[in-house]
Amino acid sequence: MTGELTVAIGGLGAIGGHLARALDAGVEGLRLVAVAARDPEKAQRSIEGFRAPPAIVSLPDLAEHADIVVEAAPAAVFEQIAEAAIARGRIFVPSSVGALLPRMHLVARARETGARIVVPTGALLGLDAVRAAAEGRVESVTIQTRKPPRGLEGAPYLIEHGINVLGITEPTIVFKGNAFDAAKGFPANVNVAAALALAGIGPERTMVEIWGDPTVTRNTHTIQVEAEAARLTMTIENVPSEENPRTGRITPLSILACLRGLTSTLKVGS
Ligand SMILES: NC(=O)C1=CN([C@@H]2O[C@H](COP(=O)(O)OP(=O)(O)OC[C@H]3O[C@@H](n4cnc5c(N)ncnc54)[C@H](O)[C@@H]3O)[C@@H](O)[C@H]2O)C=CC1
Ligand SMILES: O=C([O-])CC(=O)C(=O)O
Repeated sequence: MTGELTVAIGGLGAIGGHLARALDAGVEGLRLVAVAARDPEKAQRSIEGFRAPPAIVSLPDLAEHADIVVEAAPAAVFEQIAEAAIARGRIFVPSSVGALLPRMHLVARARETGARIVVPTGALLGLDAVRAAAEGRVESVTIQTRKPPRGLEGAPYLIEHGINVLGITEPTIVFKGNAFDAAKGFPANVNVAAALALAGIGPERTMVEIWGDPTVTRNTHTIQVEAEAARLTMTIENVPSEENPRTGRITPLSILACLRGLTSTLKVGS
Protein backbone atom coordinates (compact mmCIF):
# COMPACT_ATOMS: atom_id res chain seq x y z
CA MET A 1 0.00 0.00 0.00
CA THR A 2 1.07 3.55 -0.70
CA GLY A 3 -1.15 4.87 2.15
CA GLU A 4 -4.79 5.95 2.35
CA LEU A 5 -6.17 8.58 -0.02
CA THR A 6 -9.33 10.54 0.71
CA VAL A 7 -11.95 10.98 -2.03
CA ALA A 8 -14.53 13.69 -2.79
CA ILE A 9 -17.22 13.30 -5.48
CA GLY A 10 -19.01 16.09 -7.38
CA GLY A 11 -22.42 14.79 -8.53
CA LEU A 12 -24.41 11.86 -7.10
CA GLY A 13 -26.18 10.54 -10.22
CA ALA A 14 -25.56 7.35 -12.19
CA ILE A 15 -21.79 7.60 -11.76
CA GLY A 16 -21.31 9.50 -8.50
CA GLY A 17 -24.08 7.72 -6.59
CA HIS A 18 -22.77 4.27 -7.46
CA LEU A 19 -19.18 5.25 -6.73
CA ALA A 20 -20.11 6.79 -3.35
CA ARG A 21 -21.95 3.61 -2.30
CA ALA A 22 -19.05 1.40 -3.40
CA LEU A 23 -16.50 3.51 -1.51
CA ASP A 24 -18.66 3.57 1.62
CA ALA A 25 -18.97 -0.22 1.47
CA GLY A 26 -15.17 -0.26 1.83
CA VAL A 27 -12.29 -0.11 -0.63
CA GLU A 28 -8.82 -0.65 0.74
CA GLY A 29 -6.73 2.52 0.65
CA LEU A 30 -9.61 4.89 -0.24
CA ARG A 31 -11.98 6.83 2.05
CA LEU A 32 -14.97 8.89 0.90
CA VAL A 33 -14.99 12.17 2.83
CA ALA A 34 -17.12 14.68 0.87
CA VAL A 35 -19.79 14.90 -1.84
CA ALA A 36 -21.54 17.73 -3.71
CA ALA A 37 -24.88 17.65 -5.52
CA ARG A 38 -27.34 20.13 -6.98
CA ASP A 39 -29.89 19.46 -4.25
CA PRO A 40 -28.31 19.04 -0.77
CA GLU A 41 -31.52 17.54 0.67
CA LYS A 42 -31.55 14.86 -2.01
CA ALA A 43 -27.84 14.30 -1.38
CA GLN A 44 -28.61 13.83 2.31
CA ARG A 45 -31.15 11.15 1.39
CA SER A 46 -28.63 9.47 -0.93
CA ILE A 47 -26.08 9.06 1.84
CA GLU A 48 -28.56 8.00 4.52
CA GLY A 49 -27.50 4.68 5.94
CA PHE A 50 -23.85 5.13 4.92
CA ARG A 51 -21.41 3.62 7.39
CA ALA A 52 -19.34 6.83 7.35
CA PRO A 53 -21.48 9.64 5.87
CA PRO A 54 -19.36 12.14 3.90
CA ALA A 55 -19.70 15.90 4.34
CA ILE A 56 -22.07 17.60 1.86
CA VAL A 57 -20.25 20.62 0.44
CA SER A 58 -20.30 22.94 -2.59
CA LEU A 59 -18.61 21.95 -5.86
CA PRO A 60 -15.54 24.22 -5.42
CA ASP A 61 -15.19 23.12 -1.77
CA LEU A 62 -14.70 19.47 -2.72
CA ALA A 63 -11.03 20.24 -3.26
CA GLU A 64 -10.65 21.48 0.34
CA HIS A 65 -11.59 18.07 1.69
CA ALA A 66 -9.84 15.32 -0.24
CA ASP A 67 -6.70 14.12 -2.01
CA ILE A 68 -8.75 12.89 -4.99
CA VAL A 69 -11.61 14.92 -6.53
CA VAL A 70 -13.89 12.93 -8.84
CA GLU A 71 -16.07 14.96 -11.21
CA ALA A 72 -19.36 13.12 -11.92
CA ALA A 73 -21.64 16.03 -12.78
CA PRO A 74 -23.03 17.58 -15.99
CA ALA A 75 -20.39 19.10 -18.28
CA ALA A 76 -21.89 22.55 -17.60
CA VAL A 77 -20.41 22.61 -14.07
CA PHE A 78 -17.11 20.88 -14.94
CA GLU A 79 -15.05 24.05 -14.50
CA GLN A 80 -16.27 24.72 -10.95
CA ILE A 81 -14.95 21.32 -9.82
CA ALA A 82 -11.85 21.14 -12.01
CA GLU A 83 -10.39 24.57 -11.37
CA ALA A 84 -10.55 24.30 -7.57
CA ALA A 85 -9.12 20.76 -7.58
CA ILE A 86 -6.23 21.76 -9.82
CA ALA A 87 -5.54 25.00 -7.93
CA ARG A 88 -5.24 22.93 -4.70
CA GLY A 89 -2.86 20.44 -6.29
CA ARG A 90 -5.25 17.48 -5.99
CA ILE A 91 -5.63 14.37 -8.15
CA PHE A 92 -8.51 15.32 -10.42
CA VAL A 93 -10.51 12.47 -12.02
CA PRO A 94 -12.99 13.76 -14.64
CA SER A 95 -16.04 11.91 -15.97
CA SER A 96 -17.12 14.70 -18.34
CA VAL A 97 -13.94 14.22 -20.36
CA GLY A 98 -15.40 16.06 -23.37
CA ALA A 99 -15.36 19.22 -21.25
CA LEU A 100 -11.60 18.88 -20.82
CA LEU A 101 -10.82 19.14 -24.55
CA PRO A 102 -11.51 22.91 -24.89
CA ARG A 103 -9.80 23.52 -21.51
CA MET A 104 -6.34 22.06 -22.02
CA HIS A 105 -4.92 25.10 -20.18
CA LEU A 106 -5.92 23.15 -17.05
CA VAL A 107 -3.11 20.69 -17.82
CA ALA A 108 -0.56 23.53 -17.90
CA ARG A 109 -2.04 24.87 -14.65
CA ALA A 110 -1.78 21.41 -13.04
CA ARG A 111 1.90 21.34 -13.95
CA GLU A 112 2.37 24.53 -11.90
CA THR A 113 0.36 23.42 -8.86
CA GLY A 114 1.50 19.77 -8.76
CA ALA A 115 -2.04 18.52 -9.43
CA ARG A 116 -2.61 15.44 -11.59
CA ILE A 117 -5.44 14.88 -14.05
CA VAL A 118 -6.21 11.18 -14.30
CA VAL A 119 -8.70 10.36 -17.07
CA PRO A 120 -10.42 7.02 -16.46
CA THR A 121 -11.24 4.65 -19.33
CA GLY A 122 -14.90 5.19 -18.38
CA ALA A 123 -17.43 3.68 -20.76
CA LEU A 124 -14.69 2.75 -23.26
CA LEU A 125 -12.09 -0.02 -23.52
CA GLY A 126 -8.56 -0.54 -24.66
CA LEU A 127 -6.97 2.80 -23.76
CA ASP A 128 -3.94 0.88 -22.49
CA ALA A 129 -3.34 -0.49 -26.00
CA VAL A 130 -4.04 2.90 -27.62
CA ARG A 131 -1.52 4.59 -25.31
CA ALA A 132 1.06 1.92 -26.06
CA ALA A 133 0.50 2.26 -29.82
CA ALA A 134 0.79 6.05 -29.53
CA GLU A 135 4.30 5.69 -28.09
CA GLY A 136 5.11 4.70 -31.69
CA ARG A 137 3.71 5.88 -35.03
CA VAL A 138 -0.06 5.88 -35.44
CA GLU A 139 -1.72 6.35 -38.84
CA SER A 140 -5.33 6.68 -37.79
CA VAL A 141 -7.74 6.38 -34.88
CA THR A 142 -11.49 6.19 -35.37
CA ILE A 143 -14.45 5.53 -33.10
CA GLN A 144 -17.94 4.65 -34.16
CA THR A 145 -20.62 5.18 -31.51
CA ARG A 146 -24.10 3.68 -31.90
CA LYS A 147 -26.81 4.60 -29.46
CA PRO A 148 -30.53 4.03 -29.18
CA PRO A 149 -31.92 7.33 -30.59
CA ARG A 150 -33.34 8.51 -27.22
CA GLY A 151 -29.78 8.40 -25.82
CA LEU A 152 -28.81 11.18 -28.25
CA GLU A 153 -31.89 13.35 -27.74
CA GLY A 154 -31.21 17.00 -26.90
CA ALA A 155 -27.60 17.11 -28.20
CA PRO A 156 -26.74 20.68 -29.30
CA TYR A 157 -25.49 19.49 -32.73
CA LEU A 158 -28.82 17.79 -33.49
CA ILE A 159 -30.83 20.84 -32.42
CA GLU A 160 -28.60 23.14 -34.49
CA HIS A 161 -29.03 20.95 -37.59
CA GLY A 162 -32.75 20.27 -37.09
CA ILE A 163 -32.21 16.49 -36.77
CA ASN A 164 -35.09 14.72 -35.02
CA VAL A 165 -33.45 11.55 -33.68
CA LEU A 166 -36.65 10.19 -32.20
CA GLY A 167 -38.05 9.98 -35.74
CA ILE A 168 -35.21 7.66 -36.86
CA THR A 169 -36.50 4.22 -37.93
CA GLU A 170 -33.28 2.65 -39.27
CA PRO A 171 -29.56 3.02 -38.37
CA THR A 172 -28.63 6.57 -39.38
CA ILE A 173 -25.34 8.44 -39.18
CA VAL A 174 -25.97 11.79 -37.48
CA PHE A 175 -22.38 13.08 -37.12
CA LYS A 176 -19.01 12.52 -38.77
CA GLY A 177 -16.04 14.67 -37.82
CA ASN A 178 -13.18 14.96 -35.36
CA ALA A 179 -13.32 14.37 -31.60
CA PHE A 180 -13.08 18.06 -30.81
CA ASP A 181 -16.26 18.90 -32.77
CA ALA A 182 -17.99 15.72 -31.55
CA ALA A 183 -17.43 16.71 -27.90
CA LYS A 184 -18.77 20.20 -28.60
CA GLY A 185 -21.86 18.96 -30.44
CA PHE A 186 -22.63 16.02 -28.14
CA PRO A 187 -21.37 17.02 -24.66
CA ALA A 188 -23.37 14.33 -22.85
CA ASN A 189 -22.55 11.56 -25.32
CA VAL A 190 -18.99 11.28 -26.52
CA ASN A 191 -16.82 11.49 -23.45
CA VAL A 192 -15.46 8.21 -24.74
CA ALA A 193 -14.23 9.88 -27.95
CA ALA A 194 -12.53 12.58 -25.87
CA ALA A 195 -10.76 9.99 -23.71
CA LEU A 196 -9.68 8.10 -26.84
CA ALA A 197 -8.30 11.31 -28.35
CA LEU A 198 -6.28 12.08 -25.21
CA ALA A 199 -4.93 8.52 -25.06
CA GLY A 200 -3.87 8.51 -28.68
CA ILE A 201 -3.28 11.18 -31.31
CA GLY A 202 -5.32 14.15 -30.08
CA PRO A 203 -8.81 15.53 -30.77
CA GLU A 204 -8.09 16.98 -34.22
CA ARG A 205 -6.87 13.69 -35.72
CA THR A 206 -9.25 11.31 -33.92
CA MET A 207 -12.25 10.70 -36.17
CA VAL A 208 -15.72 10.09 -34.80
CA GLU A 209 -18.96 8.72 -36.26
CA ILE A 210 -22.17 8.89 -34.24
CA TRP A 211 -25.15 6.76 -35.26
CA GLY A 212 -28.70 6.87 -34.00
CA ASP A 213 -29.58 3.20 -34.18
CA PRO A 214 -33.04 1.90 -33.24
CA THR A 215 -31.75 -1.69 -33.61
CA VAL A 216 -29.40 -1.45 -30.59
CA THR A 217 -30.36 -1.43 -26.92
CA ARG A 218 -26.81 -0.81 -25.71
CA ASN A 219 -24.48 2.15 -26.14
CA THR A 220 -21.98 0.55 -28.51
CA HIS A 221 -18.50 1.90 -29.24
CA THR A 222 -16.08 0.45 -31.79
CA ILE A 223 -12.49 1.73 -31.90
CA GLN A 224 -10.16 1.13 -34.83
CA VAL A 225 -6.48 1.99 -34.64
CA GLU A 226 -4.00 1.61 -37.47
CA ALA A 227 -0.49 1.86 -36.04
CA GLU A 228 3.02 0.81 -36.92
CA ALA A 229 3.09 -1.66 -34.01
CA ALA A 230 -0.41 -3.08 -34.26
CA ARG A 231 -3.88 -2.91 -35.74
CA LEU A 232 -6.62 -2.73 -33.10
CA THR A 233 -10.35 -3.25 -33.50
CA MET A 234 -12.34 -3.28 -30.26
CA THR A 235 -16.02 -3.05 -29.44
CA ILE A 236 -17.81 -2.49 -26.14
CA GLU A 237 -21.58 -2.80 -25.70
CA ASN A 238 -22.65 -0.92 -22.59
CA VAL A 239 -25.79 -1.73 -20.64
CA PRO A 240 -27.46 1.64 -19.95
CA SER A 241 -27.75 2.46 -16.25
CA GLU A 242 -31.19 2.82 -14.67
CA GLU A 243 -30.57 6.34 -13.35
CA ASN A 244 -29.34 7.73 -16.68
CA PRO A 245 -29.71 5.70 -19.92
CA ARG A 246 -27.00 7.79 -21.59
CA THR A 247 -24.48 6.38 -19.12
CA GLY A 248 -23.29 2.80 -19.30
CA ARG A 249 -23.30 0.81 -16.06
CA ILE A 250 -19.62 0.09 -16.53
CA THR A 251 -18.65 3.75 -16.07
CA PRO A 252 -18.66 3.99 -12.24
CA LEU A 253 -16.99 0.56 -12.14
CA SER A 254 -14.22 1.84 -14.42
CA ILE A 255 -13.71 4.89 -12.21
CA LEU A 256 -13.57 2.69 -9.12
CA ALA A 257 -10.95 0.49 -10.81
CA CYS A 258 -9.03 3.66 -11.73
CA LEU A 259 -9.10 4.90 -8.11
CA ARG A 260 -7.91 1.53 -6.83
CA GLY A 261 -4.99 1.83 -9.23
CA LEU A 262 -3.94 5.04 -7.47
CA THR A 263 -3.26 3.21 -4.19
CA SER A 264 -2.86 -0.51 -4.88
CA THR A 265 0.45 -2.31 -4.60
CA LEU A 266 -0.36 -4.53 -7.59
CA LYS A 267 -1.55 -2.54 -10.61
CA VAL A 268 -2.45 -4.32 -13.85
CA GLY A 269 -2.51 -2.56 -17.22
CA SER A 270 -0.62 0.57 -18.20
N1 LIG B 1 -16.16 9.21 -19.22
C1 LIG B 1 -17.14 8.40 -19.60
O1 LIG B 1 -16.90 7.33 -20.17
C2 LIG B 1 -18.55 8.78 -19.31
C3 LIG B 1 -18.86 10.03 -18.86
N2 LIG B 1 -20.13 10.41 -18.60
C4 LIG B 1 -20.35 11.79 -18.15
O2 LIG B 1 -20.25 11.86 -16.73
C5 LIG B 1 -21.05 12.92 -16.24
C6 LIG B 1 -21.98 12.39 -15.15
O3 LIG B 1 -22.80 11.38 -15.69
P1 LIG B 1 -24.02 10.75 -14.87
O4 LIG B 1 -23.60 10.35 -13.52
O5 LIG B 1 -24.62 9.72 -15.75
O6 LIG B 1 -25.01 11.98 -14.79
P2 LIG B 1 -26.35 12.11 -13.93
O7 LIG B 1 -27.22 13.08 -14.64
O8 LIG B 1 -26.90 10.77 -13.58
O9 LIG B 1 -25.82 12.76 -12.58
C7 LIG B 1 -25.30 14.06 -12.50
C8 LIG B 1 -25.25 14.51 -11.06
O10 LIG B 1 -24.73 15.83 -11.01
C9 LIG B 1 -25.49 16.59 -10.10
N3 LIG B 1 -25.46 18.01 -10.43
C10 LIG B 1 -26.05 18.64 -11.46
N4 LIG B 1 -25.83 19.97 -11.39
C11 LIG B 1 -25.10 20.18 -10.29
C12 LIG B 1 -24.59 21.32 -9.66
N5 LIG B 1 -24.78 22.52 -10.17
N6 LIG B 1 -23.91 21.18 -8.51
C13 LIG B 1 -23.69 19.95 -7.99
N7 LIG B 1 -24.14 18.81 -8.55
C14 LIG B 1 -24.85 18.93 -9.68
C15 LIG B 1 -26.91 16.03 -10.21
O11 LIG B 1 -27.62 16.32 -9.02
C16 LIG B 1 -26.63 14.56 -10.39
O12 LIG B 1 -26.52 13.96 -9.10
C17 LIG B 1 -21.80 13.48 -17.46
O13 LIG B 1 -21.15 14.63 -17.94
C18 LIG B 1 -21.71 12.36 -18.48
O14 LIG B 1 -21.77 12.84 -19.81
C19 LIG B 1 -21.15 9.51 -18.71
C20 LIG B 1 -20.91 8.24 -19.16
C21 LIG B 1 -19.60 7.77 -19.54
O1 LIG C 1 -21.36 4.62 -23.58
C1 LIG C 1 -21.67 5.27 -22.57
O2 LIG C 1 -22.14 4.71 -21.57
C2 LIG C 1 -21.51 6.74 -22.45
C3 LIG C 1 -20.93 7.43 -23.58
O3 LIG C 1 -21.11 7.10 -24.71
C4 LIG C 1 -20.10 8.60 -23.27
O4 LIG C 1 -20.36 9.29 -22.27
O5 LIG C 1 -19.17 8.84 -24.02
